[in-house]
Amino acid sequence: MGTLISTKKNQQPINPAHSINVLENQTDRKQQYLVLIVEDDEDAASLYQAILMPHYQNVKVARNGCDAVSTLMTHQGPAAVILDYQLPDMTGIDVMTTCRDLDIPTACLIISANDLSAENASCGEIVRLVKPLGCKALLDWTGRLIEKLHQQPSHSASNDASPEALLLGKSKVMHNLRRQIPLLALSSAPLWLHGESGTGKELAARSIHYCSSRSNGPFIAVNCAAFPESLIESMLFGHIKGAFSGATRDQKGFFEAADGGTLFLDEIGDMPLTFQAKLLRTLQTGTILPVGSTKPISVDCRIVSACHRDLTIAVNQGEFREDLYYRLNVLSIKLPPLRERDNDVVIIANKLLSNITNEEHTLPCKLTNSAIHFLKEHSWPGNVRELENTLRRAAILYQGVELQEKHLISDITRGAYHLSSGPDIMSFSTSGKTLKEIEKNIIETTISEHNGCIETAARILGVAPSTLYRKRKKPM
Ligand SMILES: Nc1ncnc2c1ncn2[C@@H]1O[C@H](COP(=O)(O)OP(=O)(O)OP(=O)(O)O)[C@@H](O)[C@H]1O
Repeated sequence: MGTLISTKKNQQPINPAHSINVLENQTDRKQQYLVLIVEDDEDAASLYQAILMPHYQNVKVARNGCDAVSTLMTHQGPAAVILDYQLPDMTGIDVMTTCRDLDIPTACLIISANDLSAENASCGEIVRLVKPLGCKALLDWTGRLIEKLHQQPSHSASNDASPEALLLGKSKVMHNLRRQIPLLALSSAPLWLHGESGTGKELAARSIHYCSSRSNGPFIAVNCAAFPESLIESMLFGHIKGAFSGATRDQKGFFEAADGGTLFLDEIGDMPLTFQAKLLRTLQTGTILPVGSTKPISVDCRIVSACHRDLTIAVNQGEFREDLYYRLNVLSIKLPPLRERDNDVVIIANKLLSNITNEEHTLPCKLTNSAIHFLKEHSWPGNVRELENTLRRAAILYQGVELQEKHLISDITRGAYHLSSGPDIMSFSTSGKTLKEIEKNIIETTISEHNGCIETAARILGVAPSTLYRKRKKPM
């Protein structure tokens, strides 16, 4: 038995044998994280793999962006990702942004021989390095990414996925919603979640999954708006080797990855019409057809879908198939907007604030009366997500112990009052322009009016940030 050493007064005594175990466990855990090399140059990829394999237990290679995203989605755990900037089907930044939009826990590094300091890589790091990387540089950078992953608090967060633990709030509507969740979990029929952006649709989907008999299977959330039209079929159904240039091996899609579990299709209203017919067929037959294949594969996953806008409008405008809408909408629940949930905003804010100060390692802080007054008065058009972002921003920038109203006011919370003034579309001429050009102009004007902040622009235009990323990428 190891000696017990007491270091400081009031501290728990430390057992050295135990602390060695903890250290060993941490080292083991670090070695087990997925390290994904995304590189289309075969020689460079093999070299990196050979260097990393003696140090990490799970090293994989993806040869293009589509492969990389599928690998990360199906892995379902934290991953250190080393990306080449220029990939055959997209850029490293596209992969990084997609991972962020899909909430895949990653630490990313993009390597480029060119100076890309002007690129916006808010969710990772871009370094200027000459390829192929040497042994020391590769190990150092990978070590840094792994350390970053290890510091991310979400991986050590509690596993309690009960409706009570996930969906906070004491209002009657939330109480009713939590009561319905175990009942909805008894069925495998398609479930439709509707409600404004940020009301907790994905959280509700997760909670239903964990209450169901599928809870030991995977829960896969896919943001349909995050993929270009040309990739969505292969991302969802997978593809076979040689199906298109860059398809160097068979690749499973999200349907197969979710087999035995739940597939959450978010922002389904953004799914291209051409693909909607194929999705309808899958719902009717329970099979998928990977791109390039003629052999249908049976899949067993519960489909939960959601969209922040009213899909009946899209159906009336011919943008969404009516038959698919009814197939997806067998069961449905509505997530109410935060402003209709009595005093929940304060209850949720207190809980979120304590999580945020833990995650950000800032001083524990509490809400003053002026802050509570602001929380109750604000209309929260971005719902709980806006509340969470507002509190995180305040906790990081303020670093004090008492949050007041002034700390909560920002471009985003102010955005609600700006709605009526919105982007000044009359300041540019629309004559002779196509609808697409006018839309692009509105998007770019709103983004530049808000100092390049895509989240704020998305909030003001009433769409998800991923929709703006996608629309900006689309050629005219
Ligand atoms: N009742 C709640 N209690 C605690 N946190 C919540 C609640 N509802 C939502 N959240 C948090 O708010 C954020 C947004 O939730 P979620 O992604 O589930 O919303 P959504 O409706 O799916 O949004 P979108 O339509 O934009 O995809 C998440 O961080 C989630 O954890």
